[in-house]
Amino acid sequence: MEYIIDIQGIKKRYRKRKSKEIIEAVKGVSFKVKRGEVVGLLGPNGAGKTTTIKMMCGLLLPNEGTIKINGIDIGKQRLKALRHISTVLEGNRNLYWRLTVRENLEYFSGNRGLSKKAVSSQIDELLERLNLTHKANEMVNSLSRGMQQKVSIAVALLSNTEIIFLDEPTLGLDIETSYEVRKLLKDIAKEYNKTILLSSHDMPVVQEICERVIIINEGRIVTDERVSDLLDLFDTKAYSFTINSLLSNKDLNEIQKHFMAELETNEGMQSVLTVTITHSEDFYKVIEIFKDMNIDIDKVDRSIIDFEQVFLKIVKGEMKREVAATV
Ligand SMILES: Nc1ncnc2c1ncn2[C@@H]1O[C@H](COP(=O)(O)OP(=O)(O)OP(=O)(O)O)[C@@H](O)[C@H]1O
Repeated sequence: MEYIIDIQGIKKRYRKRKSKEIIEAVKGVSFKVKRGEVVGLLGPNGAGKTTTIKMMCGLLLPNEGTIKINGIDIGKQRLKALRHISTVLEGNRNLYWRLTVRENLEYFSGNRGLSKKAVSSQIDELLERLNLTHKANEMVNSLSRGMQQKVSIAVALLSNTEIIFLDEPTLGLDIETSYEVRKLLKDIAKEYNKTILLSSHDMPVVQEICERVIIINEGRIVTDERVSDLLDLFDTKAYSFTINSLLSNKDLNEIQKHFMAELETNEGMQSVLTVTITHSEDFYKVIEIFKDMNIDIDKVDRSIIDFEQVFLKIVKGEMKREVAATV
């Protein structure tokens, strides 16, 4: 099958300006995306999501690995590959702040070789669709963050590319606007049949918009699965973390201070630890705790708890009823 996005083993290192220390922000990421798929890149702060997106849209060169867009290698034919992509970066950096909404849309359409006349009705239609008609002649810098975000999305739609990358599309938006932008993205994905890849550390955003989610942690993919499967995973609320070291008793005790955790195996080069949590957000807290301890996670799996185990845990008082009820 021909994949519209094909990423193989990309790595990115940064050198810190002051200390000259080298940080490997992305440590060998590979995945493929089918045409029309809506994929979320999820992960805690500093996981490497933005760096990955920046490499995919040609703003940064990977130190290693290949990125193919529609079969075209970005490293070899950058401009040709980029013709298939629109990017909505966090902070709406792709807009001209001193131009009006309409001027921005006209400018970016012109940039893509379309005449003003040809796009004018398209622009009207989009402004209407995004509920921005009344703001068409206002300068972008006078708009709210949410409206600016919608203008950025309109620019991406006007450029008529098959792929749209969105970096943190709802960051900093109030609840109502965040809801509106989420709904808009969901409708767009369906109506315009776009391939969408969005980064976020907001679980509900990914859950609502995406079919598939890739979770990145410390520069590596730890989970890549369908959102429906992930929801089941959040339902069971137990995860099995495979880590690239042997877990000391001290570290285990530290984790057990925060969560119910059981060491499944602790031999060879890796340990497997099952952690039970009561809220989906706690998933990140577990990752953060590992990070603080400098423990490298190799993968995260859903841990199936059978009824007998649940029963025993309840009897021993290890598991709250709330958790048991959802298993
Ligand atoms: N230009 C840079 N120079 C040095 N280090 C950088 C640079 N950009 C990112 N980093 C570092 O690379 C790592 C990954 O950053 P990145 O912005 O890709 O993560 P992220 O998952 O998008 O995080 P967030 O959710 O906080 O935006 C972090 O440790 C970050 O400090």
